[in-house]
Amino acid sequence: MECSVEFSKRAKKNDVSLEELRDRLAEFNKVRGWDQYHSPRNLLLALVGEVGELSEIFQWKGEVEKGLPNWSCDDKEHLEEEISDVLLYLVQLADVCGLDLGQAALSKILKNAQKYPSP
Ligand SMILES: Nc1ccn([C@H]2C[C@H](O)[C@@H](COP(=O)(O)OP(=O)(O)OP(=O)(O)O)O2)c(=O)n1
Repeated sequence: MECSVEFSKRAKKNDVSLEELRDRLAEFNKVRGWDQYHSPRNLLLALVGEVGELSEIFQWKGEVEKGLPNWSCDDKEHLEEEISDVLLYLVQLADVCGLDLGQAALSKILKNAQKYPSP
């Protein structure tokens, strides 16, 4: 089935940095006066809630093939939305905690490589 949105191509159009997401979210929240609600704890709870919504998409589907070849366009679009919600709350959580998420994640990959050396 052809989806109106071509998922794989759209993803390659341009690279989106974590910094850009952080800045756009900060602006989005500022104009709405939402900073007052975005404490670390509230953002963590929102993140966990969105992880639950993401899990629901896979719930009862059984094992899913990589690339989701048998999923409908609607299901893929729903997945895009929920997986984005998880990322957007994670980016905001890191921001209000004063962390550089990109650098922290890179450092963690290096630590993982030391802990689990390649055979
Ligand atoms: N106080 C808020 C409320 C929303 N959002 C942003 C982050 C998420 O990307 C999205 C979450 O919005 P909803 O709470 O409306 O959740 P859903 O989009 O999942 O809608 P629904 O739960 O109805 O499926 O909006 C935010 O940053 N801060």
